[in-house]
Amino acid sequence: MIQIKNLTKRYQQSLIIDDTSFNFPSKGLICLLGASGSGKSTLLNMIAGFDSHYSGDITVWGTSISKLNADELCAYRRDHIGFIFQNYHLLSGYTVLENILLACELNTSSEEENKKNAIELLNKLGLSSKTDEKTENLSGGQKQRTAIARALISNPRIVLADEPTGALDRSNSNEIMELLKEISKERLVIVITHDQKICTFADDVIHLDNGKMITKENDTQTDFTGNHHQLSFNKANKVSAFKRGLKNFNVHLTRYMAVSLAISIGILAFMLSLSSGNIMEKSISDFKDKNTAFSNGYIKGKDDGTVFELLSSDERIENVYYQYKISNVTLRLGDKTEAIAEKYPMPKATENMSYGVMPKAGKKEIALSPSLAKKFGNDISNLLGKELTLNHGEQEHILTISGIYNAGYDDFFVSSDIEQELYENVDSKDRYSISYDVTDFEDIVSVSQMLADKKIDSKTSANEVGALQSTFNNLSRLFLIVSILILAIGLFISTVMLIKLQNSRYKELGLLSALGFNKGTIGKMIVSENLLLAAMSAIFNAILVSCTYVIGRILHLAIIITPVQIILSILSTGIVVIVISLIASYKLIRTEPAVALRK
Ligand SMILES: Nc1ncnc2c1ncn2[C@@H]1O[C@H](COP(=O)(O)OP(=O)(O)OP(=O)(O)O)[C@@H](O)[C@H]1O
Repeated sequence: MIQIKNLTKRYQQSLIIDDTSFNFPSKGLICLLGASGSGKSTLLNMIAGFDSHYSGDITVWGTSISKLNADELCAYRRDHIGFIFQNYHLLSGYTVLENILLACELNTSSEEENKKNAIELLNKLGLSSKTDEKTENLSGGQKQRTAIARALISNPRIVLADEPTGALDRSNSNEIMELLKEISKERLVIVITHDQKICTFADDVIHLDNGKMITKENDTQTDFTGNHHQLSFNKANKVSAFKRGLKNFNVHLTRYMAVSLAISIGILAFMLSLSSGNIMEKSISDFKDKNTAFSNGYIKGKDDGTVFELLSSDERIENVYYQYKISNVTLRLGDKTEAIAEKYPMPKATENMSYGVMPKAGKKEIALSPSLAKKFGNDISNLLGKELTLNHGEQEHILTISGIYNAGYDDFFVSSDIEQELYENVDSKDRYSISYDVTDFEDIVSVSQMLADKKIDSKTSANEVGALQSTFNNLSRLFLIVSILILAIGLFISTVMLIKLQNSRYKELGLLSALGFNKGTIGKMIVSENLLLAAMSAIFNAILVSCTYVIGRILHLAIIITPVQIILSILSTGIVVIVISLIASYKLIRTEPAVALRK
């Protein structure tokens, strides 16, 4: 029934099968004997339709399988071939029954019918008590019987066994061979072996020697009739690749969970590093609240207009005005009045506050030095928030005391808009100093540097701001490096774990292919698993982000996680996992079944 004509197979320059011809009968047990590397598995793979790259022809019931396409070859294996492997190739994590049912998933019989047939077969093979046992818990002999049951469940006309007793002891080997002998009464069974003793079970022994198939006439007791069959294919049952992917995902759940966690933690760490930008913003705003004059600059000295012009034309600077010495200022709080004969402009940003804050523009505020404050009350901290009346010439301003600053002499600051009003009536028009504000916090240091470069001495909080910025920048760089490292380690571990997991699945892929699953279905199954992994990782990430958020709130940590960051974190976890898993499974999906079986 199988006719091999002038078959030649080469791997690169090596000639493995050398223009050999042979007719296999329709029934009987044929042993294929030969030295290691003589080409036995190669021949079996060609008969099974795993490998079509050869010259010559293999005809099965009058149909040349050499001319079938990949999908037809899958159908050929599904409907006519039962495969038995030396190392059983049972899927661990699956029960005995599930392993057997895998082989009839593609046939059109109902699930009930397949189950009934599988249980009958298991009874016949003495495995009825192991039906629901996970295959990893079986003995070698039981595993091979399960593999035989799987090969027989679709009632194939040809059974191909690649060293089925290679991993068994003598007594188990004999039992298995008796079983194969029994089933060969109704079909052709080709068994690869190195073991001469196994050949005693055979109806015919083929020696593969120097690429030729040689048989001794004496060995031939087989029936060469039965060529009346036609090679036809049944309609395949449509299997749900997603369902199969889901089942596999469940089986490999622990490893998939570890991968998901590694990636989620890596991305969470990375996201937290980005959120350190938020921590910085919060600290800067705290600094600004405490140092309300942080953006002010003060340049003492007469100016011919050059410095004023320079400051006014700089986009980073606003609120530039000349300051003057003023005289005859009186301050009144309740029944106490204090007269200040002369008041000189002073730098604001470099003053340290004892209580409260410096006056803000537009707020009608005043800050006093401690010695001046004491003149209005012994407990100077109590003065904060109280209203004080300032008179200067015709002007009267009612101001709120916003703070007390650490100067050793009688002095005060008022909100800059009030200050400018005070200069409207000054007698002397001698410019004493210039006051300006830097619009953006980030520019304070660079503006000071620019003025220093031009030899203009400016009193600002640039030193404090610079120190703060450099601490933040260093911290943020450190955060970023640590987070990138955590992310890289997470991605590396996950990629290695995924590649290892996928590498361990070549045999599974070869097995599915031997059972007739085509490449498209296998590919979809693996992609489904990858999508499930991505979904699981995204869920883990969402849980981790939420926990971090809640813990941050409970412990009042300065972690600021925005909704956009949460969405980005979850999305990027999903995308990263899809990309990594597709890379990890790329080779697996593209591997030819014959190559997958050899791995
Ligand atoms: N995909 C491949 N690419 C290159 N060479 C290959 C490939 N597959 C098999 N070979 C080579 O073909 C030769 C025959 O291999 P094959 O596995 O068929 O031998 P075998 O008789 O089954 O050996 P063993 O009894 O040790 O399993 C070996 O030399 C092997 O290295």
